[in-house]
Amino acid sequence: MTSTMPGQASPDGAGGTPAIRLRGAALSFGDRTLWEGLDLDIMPGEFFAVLGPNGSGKTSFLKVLLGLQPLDTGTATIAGRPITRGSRNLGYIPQQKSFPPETPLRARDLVGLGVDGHRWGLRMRNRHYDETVHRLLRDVGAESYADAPVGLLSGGEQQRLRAAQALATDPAVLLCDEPLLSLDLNHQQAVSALIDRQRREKNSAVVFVTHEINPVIDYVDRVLYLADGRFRVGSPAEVMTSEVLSELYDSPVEVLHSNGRIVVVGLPDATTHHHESA
Ligand SMILES: Nc1ncnc2c1ncn2[C@@H]1O[C@H](COP(=O)(O)OP(=O)(O)OP(=O)(O)O)[C@@H](O)[C@H]1O
Repeated sequence: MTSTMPGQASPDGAGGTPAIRLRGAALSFGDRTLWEGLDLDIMPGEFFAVLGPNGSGKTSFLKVLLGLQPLDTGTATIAGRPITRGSRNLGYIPQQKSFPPETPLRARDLVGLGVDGHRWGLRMRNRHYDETVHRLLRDVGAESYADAPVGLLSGGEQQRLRAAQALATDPAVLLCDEPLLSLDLNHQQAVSALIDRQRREKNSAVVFVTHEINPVIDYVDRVLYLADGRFRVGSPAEVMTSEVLSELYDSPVEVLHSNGRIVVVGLPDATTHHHESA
């Protein structure tokens, strides 16, 4: 069973080409359906959060947009065109994995790959390259470790470099998979503000996968909430309610509001992680 808020296809019914469009999208693994009948337009400049418990399909949703995971049925386009892998239109902050200690890259080289990594052969590193890398390192507060080998940096320091790298091309669509994991509160705020600035100043559409909406609650325009093969799309005020989440989880869930934060009480444990036995 799936459900959406009325009129969810586009946030304000505005015209123009959506940054991302899904029509009749469905994805299953074995007899487990992650979602079906998903119709969605994400507009340029929109901050779109994807929420849901472990295993509900958040990363799989990003993989579809990255061209790494075909849909079972339906279509997906980016800027009106079919999705291709490795597009310069896409920036991607992957779910965190540490670089091995011996990785032969300095922090500034990693960010630099976002600037010119698409070019083969001899790289002409000019002033534009140097200035862009410097600006990106500064934006994520990484100047002090710019020359350190990436494999020796902490998880949070590495994550800030990934954010800088993903922003290097001013992508039309910025896909973020739990980008705030292992960041302290200051850097959570710095990185989420940076992502917000990207969509405001450059009109990038942001798709932001997260377990926790509160760090970005002030930025989020709409939410896709996935749970147990069901979904809801709408503004945080429409989706983050006791009624909607209880229906999605098929179990009583209470949503409390406190000082602008959302507290969800009574989430069932691992509701969606019933792997089919092989
Ligand atoms: N290629 C695949 N083949 C089979 N099953 C898969 C594949 N990719 C994902 N799955 C399954 O689909 C479900 C959704 O996985 P996904 O990684 O999208 O969840 P998620 O919501 O991102 O979870 P988490 O919050 O734990 O990161 C999981 O049960 C996973 O095991």
